[in-house]
This record gives sequence, structure tokens and C-alpha cells, in this order.
Amino acid sequence: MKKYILAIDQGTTSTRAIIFDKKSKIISIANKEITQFYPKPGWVEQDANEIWLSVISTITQALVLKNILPNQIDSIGITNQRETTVIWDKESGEPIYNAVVWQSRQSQDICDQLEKSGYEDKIRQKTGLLIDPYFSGTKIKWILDHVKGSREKAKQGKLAFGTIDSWLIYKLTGYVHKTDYSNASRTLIYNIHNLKWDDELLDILDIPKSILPEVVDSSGLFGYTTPRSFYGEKIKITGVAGDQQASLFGQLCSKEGMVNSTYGTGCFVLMNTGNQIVQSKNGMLSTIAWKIKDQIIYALEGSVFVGGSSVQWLRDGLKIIASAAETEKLAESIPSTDGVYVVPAFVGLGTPYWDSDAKGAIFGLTRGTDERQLARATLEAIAYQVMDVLKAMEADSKKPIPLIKATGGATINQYLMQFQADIMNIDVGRPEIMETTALGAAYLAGLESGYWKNIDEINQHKNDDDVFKPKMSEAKRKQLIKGWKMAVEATRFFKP
Ligand SMILES: Nc1ncnc2c1ncn2[C@@H]1O[C@H](COP(=O)(O)OP(=O)(O)O)[C@@H](O)[C@H]1O
Ligand SMILES: O=P(O)(O)OC[C@H](O)CO
Repeated sequence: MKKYILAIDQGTTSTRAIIFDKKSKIISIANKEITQFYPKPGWVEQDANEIWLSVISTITQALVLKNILPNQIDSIGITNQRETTVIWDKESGEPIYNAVVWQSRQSQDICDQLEKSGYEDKIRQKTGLLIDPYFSGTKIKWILDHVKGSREKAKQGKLAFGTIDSWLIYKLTGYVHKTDYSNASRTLIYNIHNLKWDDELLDILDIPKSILPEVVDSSGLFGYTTPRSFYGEKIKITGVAGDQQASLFGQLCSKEGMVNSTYGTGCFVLMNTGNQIVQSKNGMLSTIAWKIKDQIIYALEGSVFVGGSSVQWLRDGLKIIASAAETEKLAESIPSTDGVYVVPAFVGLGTPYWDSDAKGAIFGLTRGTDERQLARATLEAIAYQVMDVLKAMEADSKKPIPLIKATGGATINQYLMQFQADIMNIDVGRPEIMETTALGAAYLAGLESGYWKNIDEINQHKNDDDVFKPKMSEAKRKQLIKGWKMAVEATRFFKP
């Protein structure tokens, strides 16, 4: 009987269930969008039960679509939108509040308080992160502060906290409460040096330790599906990682210095820094990429909050395009933006600026500006933001980056990929299989279960990348970057 690996990719906008074969080829795929709730300006929430049901329904669809039986699944890998926080009742399995999504700013006041109390250096030193509502710790505190009676219940050991991986493991296994090292490192309460939940930070945030999951290897045994959750089958879950780390693994960036950049809703750039924690002096995050047996791999990360979603803004907000794909034709229909720059700081700016008050701006408008310049400038802004991250990364790692691997929905755009290569003066490789995040989770699962022998076997399945090579003159590059820097500066200055 032919066996497969099932990867669950639970992303911010959608859940995907993907079935891979031994040659790492996609055999079946199913997708389901997730409802986003915006209860107040800046808040983003999701229904954790809807997320769970989307996982069940996409698994079912992916199996049925290609007549694959549940017992043909060798093992399961899970990858997830990171930082998004769920707290549930251990007995009933019911969430006590909506899932608070990574973008949500509802714990800003708690962050302001932490900053005022002077905890910035301590938090950075212990966790590799910055004080920002982005990370789980202040979201947990917010839920415990706002849901009546929850802190007492938590202290009695009746509640469980998890990022989405933990939530799904709990539901699939019926009781297992675990997470992996990559997800734990996004919580603001995990010490990435001694690999322990940090008592001092837990104390500062008033989070009872009893609600935390056990942290285990990214490629390891997390538990077995219950017959109820998986059509009567007991299938092992053997791979778990946050989606950006899973993408780094799926792109086989297993050597120190290798860089992967995802171009989805936001853009996330991760560099494998081997077993070293590189403490950034340039606004980057230090994080755990994965842990497999006695090998722990760290990464430097830069997070751009608005990437492909700026293209959605052109479509749904300004309504100057009908589909994201149109931006490519529009951009290529003119020789330049005529000096137009878009700075899509719609939810502030992430790495390297971490400016939460910044608002978006457009510069260089003339009477002749139309959708062509705006589309081109919006695509270029995605590449400029990734460039800013890469420059910060080079400064921290003290090494030039000769090549990045690119993945995610927006990489389909040829103009964007070529401009990225041009503006950074580096090669940009785009893989044939775009679902590298799910592939990473599948690899983690299949390596532990013995489906694949080792990384060398997986490496043989590597597809050739499309490589975009820089073509722009040095003079033009310098001139364009100068304009971008002025635009960002002016955007940050504009705080009436
Ligand atoms: N042809 C295109 N050109 C530019 N951006 C695109 C194109 N197609 C899709 N996108 C963008 O890619 C994003 C979706 O990518 P995806 O990797 O699925 O995101 P996520 O994993 O964050 O949900 C959307 O923001 C969309 O606007
Ligand atoms: O689900 P994505 O692809 O938007 O990724 C979200 C990131 O994990 C947030 O840190």
C-alpha cells in the first residue's frame, strides 16, 4: 500500500492540507479560508473552533480528492501562523476567548507598561524578541486580564495556552499539550538560551506556568490522532514548526548563512545562523529555527507586516485593479514609476524600524500619475522593504548575502522578483514547488517517522529554482534607493 505524508499548513488567511509522496511531489491539496474578525480598530481575531473545523474539512477533501485512505498516511506534519494565541479549558476543550491573531494590537497598553518598566533589554536578551503586541506573551496576559475568572482557573491548572500548532495537536490527539521549539521561541516568555519557559518573564506578565505546553523537538513524536479525529486511524504527528521556520526548512536552507524570504500577506526573511544566537544591533529578531535531536538551529529574522496585502489594497481598497496578477502587466507597461513611491506602513513598520505609529504614504504624485505608476511603485515597495531587512541582516551577520530563496503567493509576480534581484544586486531563486511551508512540515514529520532516511535523501528531490539575476546599473540602483530612503524618512516624520 502506497504511503504519503500529510502536511497541515494553518496560515493566517487560509488552512491548507497537502499530501506529499516519497519524491516530495504534491499529490493532493485542499484549501479553506478563515474568517477574520476586527472587533475594534487594530484588533484581529479568529474563531479557534473554525480553525479546527477547517483542518478537519481540508484533510477530508485532500484525501477524498485523490481516493487516498486515512491509513495510507504515514505521519502528519503541522505548520502554523505563529504567535496567534489560544487559551482553552482542558476539560471541555473549548476556547475561553477568540484566537488573538499575530497582527492584533490589543495588548499595546501592556507593551507600553513593559517598556516604561524598563524590561526591553531583559526581554531582548532572554527571548531574542522586542516588546511588541506581535508576540504571544502580552496576548496571553490580555486574555487572562479580560476573561472573568480565567486567571484563577489558570492557577488551578484548568486552562491551557497554545499557539495554533498546540491547539491542533490537542484537538487531533484528544489530550496532548505540546509545542515545538520554533513556536515556543515566538511567545516572549521562552528563554532561547537555556531552552526553558522563563520564570522571571512569566512572573512579570502574571502568567501561571501550569497553562504552558511541553516543548519538544520540531521533528519528534507529538502524539497520535484519536480514531474520532482521523477516521478510525491512529496516525502519528511527528513534525511541527512555525510557518516561516518550516519554509526555511522546506527550502532546504539547512546550512548557516542561507536565507529564505516569504512573500505572502507580509514578508518574512529568515537567515539560518547555525547553533549561534546572533543578537541583532539592527532591529532583527533572534529566534529558534528548529531543534532536531541534539542539534538546535537559530535564525535571524526580519518581519515586514505589509507585503502582498498592499496589492490587495490596490484591488479591494483603491479598486484600481481587478486582480493581483494585473499589477505585473501594469508595472511592465511603463519604463519607471516617474518618481512615485508608495510606503505601505498600514499597520506601522516592522523590521528594521519597529515604528508602530507610522502610517502609509504616497510620494511624487503628478497629474500624469495613474494606476500604472501606483501598481509599479507598490510592487517595488515590497522589494524595498525586503531590501531594508536584508541590509540589516547583512550588518548583523557581517557577511554579504549573495542569494535569497523566495517563496509565497506574491513570488508568482515576475516583475517583483526581477526588481528584488535588481535592487539588492543579488540572485533571487524561486522554487518550482511554491508550497515550501507545507513541504517543510512534511520533511520534519517524514524524517522522524522514517518515511525519508535523512536530509540527503530529501536533497535529491530538490527542484531547480528559477533564478532572477540582477540587470540594473549601479547608478540607477543608487538613485532609486535614495528616493526610497527619503520616502520612508518622510513617512516616519509625518505624525501630526
Ligand atoms: N500576481 C501577484 N502579484 C503580486 N502579489 C500577489 C500576486 N498573487 C498573489 N499575490 C499576493 O500574495 C498574497 C498571498 O500569498 P500567500 O503566500 O498565500 O499568503 P499567506 O500565507 O500570508 O496567507 C496576497 O497578499 C496577494 O495579494
Ligand atoms: O500565516 P502567514 O503566512 O501569514 O504567516 C504569519 C507569520 O507566521 C506571522 O509571524
